[in-house]
Amino acid sequence: MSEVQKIIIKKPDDWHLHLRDEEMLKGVLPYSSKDYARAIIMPNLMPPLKKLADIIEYKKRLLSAIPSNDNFTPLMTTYLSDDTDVNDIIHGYQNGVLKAVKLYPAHATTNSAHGVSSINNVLPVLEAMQKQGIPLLIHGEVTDKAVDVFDREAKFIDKTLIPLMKKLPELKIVLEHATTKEAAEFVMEGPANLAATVTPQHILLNRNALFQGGLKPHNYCLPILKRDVHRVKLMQAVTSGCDRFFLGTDSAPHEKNRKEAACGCAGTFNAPVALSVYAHVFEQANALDKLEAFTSINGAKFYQLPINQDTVTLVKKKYKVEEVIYIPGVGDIVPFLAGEELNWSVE
Ligand SMILES: NC(=O)N[C@@H](CC(=O)O)C(=O)O
Ligand SMILES: [Zn+2]
Ligand SMILES: [Zn+2]
Repeated sequence: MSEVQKIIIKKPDDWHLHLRDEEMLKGVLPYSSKDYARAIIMPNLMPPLKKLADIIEYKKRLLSAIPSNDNFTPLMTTYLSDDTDVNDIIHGYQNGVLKAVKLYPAHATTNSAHGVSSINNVLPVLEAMQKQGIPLLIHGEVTDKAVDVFDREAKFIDKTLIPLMKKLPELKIVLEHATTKEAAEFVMEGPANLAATVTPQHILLNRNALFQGGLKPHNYCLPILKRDVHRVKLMQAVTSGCDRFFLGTDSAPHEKNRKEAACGCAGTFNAPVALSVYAHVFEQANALDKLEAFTSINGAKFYQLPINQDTVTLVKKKYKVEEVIYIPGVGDIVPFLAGEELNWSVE
């Protein structure tokens, strides 16, 4: 069989994206609006987006940062905390402003200090969400310092997710940025109301990439990269035909100096390369025929949104990733796979 040189797919959506605010937002948003029709926007700003009024204002700033030739719809989320007002959420969902609610266990990741300290504190909110059909998006890692950082996702499934699903079996849940075989298997075998997003880095790399030839801060994100067995299992899951896995880049820009530091930030700015990387790994897995479902169909179905009519064309044409991207008012950002050659280009 001759090698595929070109694929045309329905325009993808990014179901997990950090766009930040102000100058950073203006600098990074065009990398997403170029390749994606819609994105679920994460609410972990400083301070976090908890009030409907603030989310409406933030959405306006997002809309005004979209280049005039791009068609891009930000889908807004709110940051769940111990003091969340359930009426605000229901109101926001019913009038179409909110698409989902994000749960960060307190201190699990970047800007999560105001997250939920115990699921029990938010159970009434989650019950109301179950009733309304509002999706709960989860950063699924336990925060117990005694738990090895590589085990925190698997532990979260046992200690928090399974009990939660027993209490609220109808709650729509997305396990964000799944990174382990435990997560892949749990979602694959799970019910129709449980899904997962998968990032490009977690299906391209294993944890060796953190240490290859020296410490590599630009491959540091949370949940942290895992052993290769996990990457392989995730790859099998996303190409298995299970329609509850979908694209979520978790593109999370941080300024270069804050990554290359004694205490470096977690997060990978992968928006400029994500589609190319997904195409590459699906090709490696002989599963290019499954790419479109993952990038452009499964997520829309889960969120009960229409499938995009526009298309994007991916061509097998090598290009070199920029070493650094300068963002006025912010400084340099090092994109994921900076300086490396990729095989697929977005036309
Ligand atoms: N993934 C990351 O490593 N970082 C994200 C937060 C998150 O998604 O957990 C960020 O906001 O920088
Ligand atoms: Zn996260
Ligand atoms: Zn994220």
